[in-house]
Amino acid sequence: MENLAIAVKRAQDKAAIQLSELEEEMDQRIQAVENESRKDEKRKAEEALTDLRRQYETEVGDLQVTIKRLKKLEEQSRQISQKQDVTALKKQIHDLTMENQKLKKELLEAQTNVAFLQSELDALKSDYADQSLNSERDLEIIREYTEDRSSLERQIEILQTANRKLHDSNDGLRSALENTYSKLNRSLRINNISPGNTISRSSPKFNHHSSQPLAYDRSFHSSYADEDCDSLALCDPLQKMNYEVDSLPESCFDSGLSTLRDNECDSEVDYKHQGEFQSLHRTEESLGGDASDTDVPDIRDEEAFDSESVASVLHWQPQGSAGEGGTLSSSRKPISALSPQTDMVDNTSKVTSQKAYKIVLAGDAAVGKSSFLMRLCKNEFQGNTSATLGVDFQMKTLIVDGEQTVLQLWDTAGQERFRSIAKSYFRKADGVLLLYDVTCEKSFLNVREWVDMVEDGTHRTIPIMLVGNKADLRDVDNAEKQKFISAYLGEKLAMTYGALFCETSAKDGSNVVEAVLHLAREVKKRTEDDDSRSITSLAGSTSKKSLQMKNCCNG
Ligand SMILES: Nc1nc2c(ncn2[C@@H]2O[C@H](COP(=O)(O)OP(=O)(O)OP(=O)(O)O)[C@@H](O)[C@H]2O)c(=O)[nH]1
Repeated sequence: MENLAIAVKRAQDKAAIQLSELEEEMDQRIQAVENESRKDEKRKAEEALTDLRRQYETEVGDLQVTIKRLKKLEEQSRQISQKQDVTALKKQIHDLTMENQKLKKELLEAQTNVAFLQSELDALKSDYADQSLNSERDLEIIREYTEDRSSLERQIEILQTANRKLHDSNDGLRSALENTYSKLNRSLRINNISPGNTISRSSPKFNHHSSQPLAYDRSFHSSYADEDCDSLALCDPLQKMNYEVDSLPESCFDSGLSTLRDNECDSEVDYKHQGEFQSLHRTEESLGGDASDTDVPDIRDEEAFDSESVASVLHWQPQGSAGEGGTLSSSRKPISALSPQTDMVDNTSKVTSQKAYKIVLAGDAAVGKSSFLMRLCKNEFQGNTSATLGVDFQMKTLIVDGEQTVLQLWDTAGQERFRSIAKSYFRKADGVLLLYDVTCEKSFLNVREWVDMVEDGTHRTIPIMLVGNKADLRDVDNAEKQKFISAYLGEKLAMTYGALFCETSAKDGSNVVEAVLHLAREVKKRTEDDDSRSITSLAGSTSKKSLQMKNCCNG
């Protein structure tokens, strides 16, 4: 057993030795195989690597050759294109430069043309402006002329009516006279009076009557009134006239476009035909007889023409008026308010070359416009004046602020029916003397209406002097407890309209000249301001034009 165990042990040891030898051999063989395969792989890899390297090197060589070729080509192409471009560009640049120059030239020409056209346009514009201004002015003048013409026509119509009535009256009177003479002759013949005593048409006695305005001979009327009742009935207005003629002032400087009136506020209703007759008579006195006193020189504007044409319409010559005027002038008494030596200058020669400021007297009927004007120009007062028909005018020269100033004073009729005529005179007026009667509330209340009329009639704001006339009546003992318009109220109203104010009395002459002087001063100031403004605007437009011309030339 022991042997067996020893033999097994021995066999085990021997198997172990053999196993380890086999293991060793296996390891060696594996290692050898591994080495071999590694070597093989390495060799293979090296071979592949060498192949790849070779391939890469070949490709790189190829690429390098290609690059070189490309570079060469590129260089070649670049050289070629550069040469072509430069010439083409140069050509293009040249063309463009030429075109640019051409365009510049054209632009310059166009600019010059534009400048020329601009200047022509400016010239045309200024021409157009001038022409439109001229045409506007012409239109204005035409309109003024038309209005003046229509107002003149209205006046002429009034005068013609008056003239017609006058002729009718004359005819009536003449026939009445003739009837009277024939009756007288007949009665003389019946009474066996010798023909030598008959009053013939050519006898001095008859001439004496005929040399006087027949209608005015009150004694004549009274002596034959009874006999001539029937014949005088033909000229009814004349009968009334015969009575009223006596109450007429001998000489009145009024235009004579006037009618007799009561001393009431508004005597409009009292307008009678005979008044027109008398007014014609007095117009002749005013336009003819007053020339020495009122400085009616050659008036250049249309108002002057107005009065001339009015005068020319009045062909009827009343006889004996010159003589009457003469007696009246001797009875003039200057009052303190009017001192011709200091305040007023009647200088005809100078007047003609001076601007005459147009002052219009306005206000209700019978407020004393004509009396005011008479006081101012003639230093007279007539207690019983007649209503103005249409308009009357006077010239007066005053020293305003040491300067000789000519005033053209237009006395408008206050009666309602002459309003349109009065209104047409406001248009050219430089100032307005707006009168009311301090004893007549209605005339004061109507001031508003007059101011509206002035504003309607004028295109610009003109100075207005609100005058409360007949202030002397306040001092008189007032038996009838008459209501007066206070100076405070007048002043307040004037302030509302931005007008000047003063209270006057044409009767005693207080404040008459002062009022006119004050207004004249304002009118002068306003006119001078307007003139300087128009000169400035003219100068402004001229310099603007020259500047435009300059700019145009520079541009
Ligand atoms: N007491 C007094 N009476 C005056 C004054 N002014 C005018 N009168 C009288 O008032 C009346 C009317 O005067 P006019 O001068 O004719 O009035 P008018 O405003 O011209 O009237 P129209 O021509 O109808 O617009 C006349 O009887 C004048 O004598 C004055 O200051 N005092």
